[in-house]
Amino acid sequence: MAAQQILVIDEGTTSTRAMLFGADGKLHGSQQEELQQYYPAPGLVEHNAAEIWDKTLRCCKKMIEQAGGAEKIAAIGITNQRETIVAWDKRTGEPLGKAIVWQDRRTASICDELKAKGFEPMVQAKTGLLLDPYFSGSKISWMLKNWPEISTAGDNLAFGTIESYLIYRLTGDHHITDASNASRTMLMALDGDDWDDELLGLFGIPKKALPKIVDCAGDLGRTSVELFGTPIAISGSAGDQQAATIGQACLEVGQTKATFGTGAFILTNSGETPPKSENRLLSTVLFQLNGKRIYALEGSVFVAGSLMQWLRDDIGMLKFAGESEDLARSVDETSGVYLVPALSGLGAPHWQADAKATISGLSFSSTKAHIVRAALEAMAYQCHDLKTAFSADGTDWQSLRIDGGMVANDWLVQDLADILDITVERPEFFETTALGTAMLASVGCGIYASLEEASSMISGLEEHQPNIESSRREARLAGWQKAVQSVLSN
Ligand SMILES: Nc1ncnc2c1ncn2[C@@H]1O[C@H](COP(=O)(O)OP(=O)(O)O)[C@@H](O)[C@H]1O
Ligand SMILES: O=P(O)(O)OC[C@H](O)CO
Repeated sequence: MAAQQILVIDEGTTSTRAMLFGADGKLHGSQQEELQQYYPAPGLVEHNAAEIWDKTLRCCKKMIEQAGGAEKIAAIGITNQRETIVAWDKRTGEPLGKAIVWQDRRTASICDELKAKGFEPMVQAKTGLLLDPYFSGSKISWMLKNWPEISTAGDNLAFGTIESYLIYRLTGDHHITDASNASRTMLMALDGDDWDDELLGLFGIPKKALPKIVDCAGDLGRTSVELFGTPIAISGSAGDQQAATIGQACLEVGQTKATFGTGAFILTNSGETPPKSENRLLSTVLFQLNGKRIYALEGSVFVAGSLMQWLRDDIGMLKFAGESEDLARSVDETSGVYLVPALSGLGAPHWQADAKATISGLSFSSTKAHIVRAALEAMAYQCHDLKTAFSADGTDWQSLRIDGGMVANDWLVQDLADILDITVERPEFFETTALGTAMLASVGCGIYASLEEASSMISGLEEHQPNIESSRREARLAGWQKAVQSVLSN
């Protein structure tokens, strides 16, 4: 069993983690380092890819030491914050400029211009995405126009999402990206094996700077010998939301998961045909194995746990994120206070890059507890808006499997069940993103023959049932709709 350990690199928006799993899905160890967030101006969010690499390497080395050496690791799986884009020099692997993070809104004007010229229907039909600064294409375009170290790099220039960068650094020369991550760039058609020439032309991006698109599991390269002594096979790779969908065993059409990390992302397995949304949801690659793709319908909410971090670090209302639970319980209701967390615009289903957050319904009797409770309530409301959009697209959630750092908050979990009016299922082991990646890597290195077999790695679920009067639910939702409408420009 020892030689069958899987090392997972989970590169979230806020932290780098390396985790060691047994082939039975048991967690053997975990190492985590926080990532510095750079906010150079309103709406701009950057990361330092060199810091990401250094911290990843350090966390991996600690886990490999704990495992008893690189020869005890059967394979590495990588999962990552998606859309965030980095440019680097192919000769050294050193980043060129900062990475532009998925939350960054600097390319809103590029997207607006393309929308005004009527390109959105073509982009949506090909990629399943909407013309929003969230995706990588406009970020690459902006980097090429504004950062001379990138525009002058010529044949040495490489672009990639974070997993692509880490694979390049780990192997020293493999410039690849898996299809789930590629589907978030806006540069690949959902049914295309390669980058789409029309989309590359639209954003002015040279194909030679982009990685090769590959499967999410299989032979994805080996680590350079100088890193860990013995080379380790890399055999799994997927965007973090896709990995969580796998780790929640949503392997059948219609099964749905919601992850509450920095943002909240809800994905429903749509099977072998890309879903077509009429309600501003996204169509995306869930995974690709042996060249065959499985797709998902996605609702992306930009602000979830980051709201707790903002209340803690910038507003000083919380000492730690978990304190929000005690504060929410300390009052019976918000007394009419609503918080619309449009701190980096609004994602699905509204897609308004310039929307601004509001706190409404305040009076002298409002306290910190009301505001914090309103912040937590906003999670269930945002999810409810997506439930309505999914339903209008023909996908009714029978139940919802939840995960991510925020679901440690029991009050939030019950509020989700109450507002969504369905059974909410929380796994005993919350780290489903890492677990799904371990499942992919296990399949990729041959420990299991399929994801269905690998789902024996998954632990049990705990169910939460709705427990609220429907009149109260309706009244709360009506108040939310008013609050949300007030931040929308039309
Ligand atoms: N008990 C809690 N209540 C509310 N939010 C929490 C709680 N614990 C953690 N969080 C939030 O969860 C987020 C971390 O979740 P995680 O899944 O690790 O994020 P990511 O993968 O995006 O970096 C943080 O934004 C944090 O504020
Ligand atoms: O950092 P997370 O886990 O909230 O994930 C970020 C998403 O991948 C962005 O699309």
